[in-house]
Amino acid sequence: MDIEEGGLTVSVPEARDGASEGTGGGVFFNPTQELNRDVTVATLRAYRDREPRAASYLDAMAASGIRGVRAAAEGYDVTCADVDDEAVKLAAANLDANGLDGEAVHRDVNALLYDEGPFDVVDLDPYGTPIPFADAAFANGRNLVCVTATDTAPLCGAHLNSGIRKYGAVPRNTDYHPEMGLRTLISALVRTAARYDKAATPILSHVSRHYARTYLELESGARAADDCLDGVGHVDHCEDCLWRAATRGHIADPVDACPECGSDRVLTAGPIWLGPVAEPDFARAVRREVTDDMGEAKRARKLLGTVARELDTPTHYDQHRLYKEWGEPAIGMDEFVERLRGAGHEASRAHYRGTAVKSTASVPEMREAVLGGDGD
Ligand SMILES: C[S@@+](CC[C@H](N)C(=O)[O-])C[C@H]1O[C@@H](n2cnc3c(N)ncnc32)[C@H](O)[C@@H]1O
Repeated sequence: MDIEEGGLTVSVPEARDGASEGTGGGVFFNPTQELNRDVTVATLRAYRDREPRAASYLDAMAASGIRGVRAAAEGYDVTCADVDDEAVKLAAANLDANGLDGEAVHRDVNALLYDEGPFDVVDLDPYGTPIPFADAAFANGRNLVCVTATDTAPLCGAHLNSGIRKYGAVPRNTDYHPEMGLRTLISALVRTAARYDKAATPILSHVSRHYARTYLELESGARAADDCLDGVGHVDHCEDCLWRAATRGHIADPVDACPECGSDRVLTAGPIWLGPVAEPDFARAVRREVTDDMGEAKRARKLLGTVARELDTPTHYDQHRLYKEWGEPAIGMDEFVERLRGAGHEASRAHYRGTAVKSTASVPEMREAVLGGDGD
C-alpha cells in the first residue's frame, strides 16, 4: 500500500491482522516510528548547517527505504542497504517513484561499510540491538552516526544478563528506566567508537517506551576519544530512600551502605554515559527544522522543546513515587518544578514521561522545597 510521509509517497508492506508493525510481504515497516523519522529528517537538515560537507547518507537497514527516500529528498547522496532482496527492490522502487537519485544495494551492512565506506552519515535502525553493527559504523562513519535501539528491556536492566552481554555494562532496573537505557546504549557506543580512536559525542537523543534514539557526532583522534570517555562512569542507587550518586571514571568504588539512610540495598550501574545526551542549541536548531508537512510535527516540536530545556542529570525522579514515599497527595508537575526552582534548585521535566522530574536536589531537599513545614 502507498503511504504519505513527509510530503512523499512511499510504498510499504501492508500490516498483517491489524498489527502496527507491517511485515506483510516479508519487508518491515513500522508506522509508529514516524516521529523517529520526522526527527531524523529535521536533524539531517540542521546538521547541514553544522557540517556543510556531510553529503553521503547510508540507510544501513533500509527495509522499505523510507528513511533513505526521505534523506534523498533532502539532497543527501543516499545508499539504502538491506540483506533482504525484497526490501532492496522496494527501496529502489521507492527512490525511483519519487524521482530521487540514490542506490539500493543487497549487502550486509557490515561488509558494505568496510568495502565502500566512509559514509558521512550512517543510520542504524535494526531489529533490537544495534551493537552487531556498531564497530563497522564507527570505524567507517565520518561525521554522524544515528542509532535506534528497540531492546529496551536489556538496556534498562529489566533483562539484566542480556544487557550485560550486549552492552558490556551492568544496567540496573531502577525507577528511571528511560535514562538508564539511553545511557547504557550511549556508553557502549562511545566505548566502541573509542576503539577506533574516535570521539562519539551525543548531540541529540530521545527515548520512548519502545526505543531509544541517539545521534553521535564523530571526531577522530586518540585525545578526543580519551576526552569523550571521561563522560563514562557509574551511578549508585539506594532502593530504599532513592538516594543516588553519579561518579565518573572507569572503575566503580564499592558502596556498602547508603550514606543517606544506611540501607545496604544499594545498586551500582555502569559503565553508563554521564555526560550530556543532547546539545540544547542543536535540539533547538532541529526543532526549527520541523515542518508542517511532517505527520508528527506537533509531537516532534514538543519533544525537541522539552529535550532542549531538560536538565543534564543522569537520573530522574518519578514525582508520584516521591509523593508515595512522603505519604502526601501529588501536586501538578509544573508547580512541582517551580517549587524546586523557587527553593534555588535546578529542575526540569523530562521528555519521556509526564511524571518524570530531573533535579540537582537530593530527595530530602526536594521534600523540604515542595512540602516545607507541611511535610514534617
Ligand atoms: C527494523 S528494519 C528497518 C526499518 C526501516 N529503517 C524503517 O525506518 O522502516 C531492519 C532491517 O534490517 C535488515 N537487516 C538485518 N540485518 C542486516 C544486515 N546485516 N545488513 C543490512 N540489513 C540488515 C532487515 O532485513 C530489515 O529490513
